[in-house]
Amino acid sequence: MSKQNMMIIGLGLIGSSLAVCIKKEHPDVFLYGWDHEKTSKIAKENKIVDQIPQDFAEAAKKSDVILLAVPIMTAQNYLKKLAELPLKKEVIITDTGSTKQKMVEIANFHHLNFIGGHPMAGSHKSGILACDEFLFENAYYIFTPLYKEQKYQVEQLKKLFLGTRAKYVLLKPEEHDEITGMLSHLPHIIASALVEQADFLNPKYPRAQQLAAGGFRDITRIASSDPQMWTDILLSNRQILLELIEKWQIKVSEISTLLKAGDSKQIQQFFSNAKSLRDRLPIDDKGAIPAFYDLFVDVLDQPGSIAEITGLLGKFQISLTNIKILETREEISGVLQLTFKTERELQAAKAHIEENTDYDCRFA
Ligand SMILES: NC(=O)c1ccc[n+]([C@@H]2O[C@H](COP(=O)([O-])OP(=O)(O)OC[C@H]3O[C@@H](n4cnc5c(N)ncnc54)[C@H](O)[C@@H]3O)[C@@H](O)[C@H]2O)c1
Ligand SMILES: O=C(O)C(=O)C[C@]1(C(=O)O)C=C[C@@H](O)C=C1
Repeated sequence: MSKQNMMIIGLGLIGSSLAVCIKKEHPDVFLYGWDHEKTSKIAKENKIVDQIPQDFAEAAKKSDVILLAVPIMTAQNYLKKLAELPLKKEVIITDTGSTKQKMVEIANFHHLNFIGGHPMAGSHKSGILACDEFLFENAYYIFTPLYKEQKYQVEQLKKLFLGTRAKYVLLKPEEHDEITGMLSHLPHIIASALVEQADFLNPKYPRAQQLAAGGFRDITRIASSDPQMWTDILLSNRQILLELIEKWQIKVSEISTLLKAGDSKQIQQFFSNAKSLRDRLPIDDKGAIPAFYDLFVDVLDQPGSIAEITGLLGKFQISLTNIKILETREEISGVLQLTFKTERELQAAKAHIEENTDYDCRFA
């Protein structure tokens, strides 16, 4: 891909991570970046983009591809702004937003050559400092073209995003919103509601928070995500989410009925059905629900060993997603469960721990 100009609007977690992936695979693509001053400065200083233009319109007019990686309502406003500019005739406009129907509708209304995009990988972290060139590795990258004639342009985008090492999927916008509504948006609502519900414990039992173990932490990690981004997601997928919340309420009241009746057989059936469905989720890719890679380390002295291992991972710049102590009795050997986001980090962590300590590592 040579001598193309591309403009990335929004250089946060997704925009900056995509910029790095694009530059890695296509050093010839000239990247304009557009964001607020502080983020733009970081992007330029770290060579994440080639130029922060003085004039938005001038850069947009010179671009062959324009990528919107800002919160959804902001992206909708940019679409309207772009529609007023004399852009290149062949320009492709795409986005990364978590919902697709409304964006496609607005782009269509303004006769923009728009192909909705959505990398199904992310984090509860946001902003340019969370930039991660491996974020999309093995994840699905969804495109939602409206017209058959856009086939060639979808192929161009696939080539452009090759450095993500993601797997591409084509969906209709409405299919996309229903699937992500169930697999991403409803879980975020539930995670945040759980955190809020648990808050009543704090005044009653001041140390309760310290007792939140793996289960609560695992299921509520995503409640730490950016509030503005999630407000936009909910409001742009309102109808689908209202239906899903209604179904969720029915599901919860079914469980409440079983509990009231003390129906152990049905309660066990409920858990065993859920277990077999969860166990069947693909684990070899991130899918809609990211896979996590666990490493189990047999250690002796707990406090000292945790510091030693986290220090070692920090030294080799390996990010931990979670750390759990599985056995904590004093002076008795215990097990640390270290969770990573990628297979690459898992393997690197194992190699460094084995090389630099006497601890044994295993994958299960
Ligand atoms: N975070 C995720 O897990 C994830 C995953 C896939 C897709 N998405 C979608 O991608 C988009 C970006 O998400 P993110 O996680 O990168 O968010 P982010 O908050 O990390 O980044 C958004 C960036 O947009 C910038 N921005 C905000 N308003 C702007 C404006 N008016 N002009 C220019 N820049 C502006 C912000 O300064 C920030 O740098 C969202 O639409 C989100 O729905 C997020
Ligand atoms: O892993 C996380 O923290 C995410 O929330 C990522 C996640 C998701 O729900 O799977 C969030 C929103 C995006 O649209 C895509 C991916």
